[in-house]
Amino acid sequence: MSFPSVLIIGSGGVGTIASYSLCFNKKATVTSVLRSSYDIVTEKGFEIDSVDYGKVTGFRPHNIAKSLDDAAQYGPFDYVLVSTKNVADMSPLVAEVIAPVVTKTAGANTTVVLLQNGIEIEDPIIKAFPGHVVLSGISMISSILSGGNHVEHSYIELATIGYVDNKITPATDQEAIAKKFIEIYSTRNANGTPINQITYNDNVRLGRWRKLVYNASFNSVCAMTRLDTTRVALSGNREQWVIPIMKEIVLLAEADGNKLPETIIDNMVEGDKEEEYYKPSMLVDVLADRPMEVEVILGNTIRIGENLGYGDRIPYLKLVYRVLKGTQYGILERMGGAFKLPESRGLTEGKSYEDFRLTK
Ligand SMILES: CC(C)(CO)C(=O)C(=O)O
Repeated sequence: MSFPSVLIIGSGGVGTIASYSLCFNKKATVTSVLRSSYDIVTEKGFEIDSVDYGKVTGFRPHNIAKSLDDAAQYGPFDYVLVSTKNVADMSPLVAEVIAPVVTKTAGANTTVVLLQNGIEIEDPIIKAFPGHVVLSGISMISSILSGGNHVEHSYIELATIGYVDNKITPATDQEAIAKKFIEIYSTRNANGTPINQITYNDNVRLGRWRKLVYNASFNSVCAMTRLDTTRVALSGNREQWVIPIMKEIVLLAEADGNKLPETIIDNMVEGDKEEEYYKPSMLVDVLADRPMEVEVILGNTIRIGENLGYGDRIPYLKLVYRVLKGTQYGILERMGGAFKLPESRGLTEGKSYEDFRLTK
């Protein structure tokens, strides 16, 4: 019997647990693309310390590929799951990265599963791959990869997945594909008790707004202050910054036709207290001088707000976006390859960073 084949692009903490879950119940053949960790994982496998699965040593997905070109030998893939960071102001974009492995075969097109942060991240994929089903996954897992093969998974793998209508495939087929994927992804122990919590979401956009309540606020304020969420609270910034940003997200979500429950802010703040000294991904990135998901978490949100005529009702969001966008420009410039500023400062007069972009 042949199992659905899944390619995982992005084997950080989130992608590695996803690959472990997909292998766990033996319902899928999993290929992971591992770039820098290829050698160590080939030799030793992953060491995983997981709230869901306990201590695991020597885990390797069915196939390990060094690059997407290398992965192609294990295709065609029924699903390409993308769990990379989504940095939309840096090249290559997600659609460009996955293009070689999103294929059409007789009667079966690769389904793209985005397990990433942000809002309106599906549109570029739907445009780039007409007729392919695009699933959108909102994950609340906390899982961090270090040392190339060690994964510290401290908050359960909890995700909701649904489709974003590609306007070509019949809706019932898109829904069926989403449910099939949830079935192969969901894990159960020997007694049949569920381990991870992967559920169907019939309103992905509402789910994305819900998650933005956390990501746009805590991630941003932690990145700006370079403090974990507990220290943000201790410094008064949870009351002064995080909660006002959360309120702006709730306002935009409602204006967008996706009203969030009244309790959402209290729930997010309370939920965060369960995690001690928690560092959201944007903080981890900025501390490592790596690009952050500024555009998909803040930029897209603000653009939605502007389009709804709410531009002047979201001052906190706009301020954190400006600060973090500035930080991001600096990070991208230091990385090299994205911007080249002229030797003479005089030549920068009246220009913006974007005028000196080398690649898009
Ligand atoms: C939910 C959370 C906080 C952890 O996965 C996250 O999305 C992030 O850190 O970006």
